[in-house]
Amino acid sequence: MTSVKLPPGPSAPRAVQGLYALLKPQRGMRELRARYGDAFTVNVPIFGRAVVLSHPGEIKQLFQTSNELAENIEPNLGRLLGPGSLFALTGDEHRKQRKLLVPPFHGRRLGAYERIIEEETLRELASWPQQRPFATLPSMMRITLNAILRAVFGAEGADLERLREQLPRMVTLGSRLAAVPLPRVDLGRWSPWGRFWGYRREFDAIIDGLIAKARRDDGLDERDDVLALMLQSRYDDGTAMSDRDIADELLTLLVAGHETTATTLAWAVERLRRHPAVLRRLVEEVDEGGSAYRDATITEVQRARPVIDLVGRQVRVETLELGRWVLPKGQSVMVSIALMHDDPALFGRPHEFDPSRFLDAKPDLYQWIPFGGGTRRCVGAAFAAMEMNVVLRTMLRDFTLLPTTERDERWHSRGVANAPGKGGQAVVRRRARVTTPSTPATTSGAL
Ligand code: HEM
Repeated sequence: MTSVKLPPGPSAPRAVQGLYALLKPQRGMRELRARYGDAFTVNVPIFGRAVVLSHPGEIKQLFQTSNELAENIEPNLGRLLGPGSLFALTGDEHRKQRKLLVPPFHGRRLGAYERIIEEETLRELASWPQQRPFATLPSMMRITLNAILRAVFGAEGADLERLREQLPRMVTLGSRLAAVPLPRVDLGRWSPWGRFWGYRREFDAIIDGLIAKARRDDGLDERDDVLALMLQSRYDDGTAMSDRDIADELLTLLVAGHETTATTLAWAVERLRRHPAVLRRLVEEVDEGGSAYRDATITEVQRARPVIDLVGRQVRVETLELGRWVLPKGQSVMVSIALMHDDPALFGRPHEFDPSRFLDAKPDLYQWIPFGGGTRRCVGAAFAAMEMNVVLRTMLRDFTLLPTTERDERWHSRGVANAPGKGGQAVVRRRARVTTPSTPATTSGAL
């Protein structure tokens, strides 16, 4: 057996390293890379001893490693989202479930969701104040929540209202609990976990109603929402997804897709206001009906401000040789998205916000990794790209976003995603309506 060889790292006790990671998440990682290089080992609460990688070759190898050798790290997400969630499933079960979930998020389907997203954006923009600063993140959260509830859950009318009201409470609490270990004893229904299970029961009841309604719907096979597609899809052995798995998967799609997309959009506002030349060029392009520069800008926002810091895997075999290292069974391996995106060897002048770096060249999907990679890569990546494209297009068409010379907004962790500290603050003026040639949002973007 090859002997274990881990990258070097700090020797401070776990609690101290945990506190350091909590207080200085971004800077701390950069300091560790400066001291130890592009792979180091940390020891932090929840994950324990973890290898952090930012070496492109080693990350590519990890993403290409089969599920049998290295699997997802699943701290609490499975408990929060249910055993049928893609995040909780491993091996064949994961492969089987993912096969049913990929088609609804690709190709022709996405065009059908564009109208919903534009409607939700217009509805939200109608309430934007003019000529005074306000945080755009709450608006972006409502747009992405409503977009998923309609496009993915197929919810309308009273069901949509109930979910709109119920889900933000449950998701906010769940997002905080994702980093908290499940207590060994039941602390009752008023404890945070107790309250979470209460919300989950309410959620399940609403979803049961939606599923029952969809089953009675004579036009089910003409519907485009993901719930309708899941109900009609079949595994290779001809069986259908169970109602419980559908509920777990809907919640997974919402949790994975709502805050991540909203925080990226809030970062887009934050970046654009600080780069007036980029903003001007985007507005010109919107008025002319194009979208190539907008695609490149979204790609650059995701490079410069990846809302998820790390994706993790866990070694499942006795030892796994990965580049320079030999990792033992059970070893947690984290891919640092932020460090990779910050590497001058991969992205020249990484601290400059420059969409043109992606204008004529699509990014290498093993180096530009805001959506992770390999068998676990985000299933909603194309949906998110299309959604961000439509929201930005609508916003720039209807509003003038005023530039600012204020300092960059700082990173603020919201549990699942990192948001701009002031919520992507904007100052806007409504534009006189220009007639824009109608072009569909490109769904290819970087994907
Ligand atoms: C800008 C928006 C988004 C970002 C930055 C993002 C990022 C990510 C990341 C980093 C992962 C983990 C990948 C890995 O472990 O390699 C992931 C997984 C996932 N995402 Fe996204 N995501 C976004 C939007 C969405 C949307 C809109 C949906 C669906 C509606 C979605 C559904 C999922 C699902 C289901 C997984 C689990 C995949 C699996 O385990 O097989 N995401 N996402």
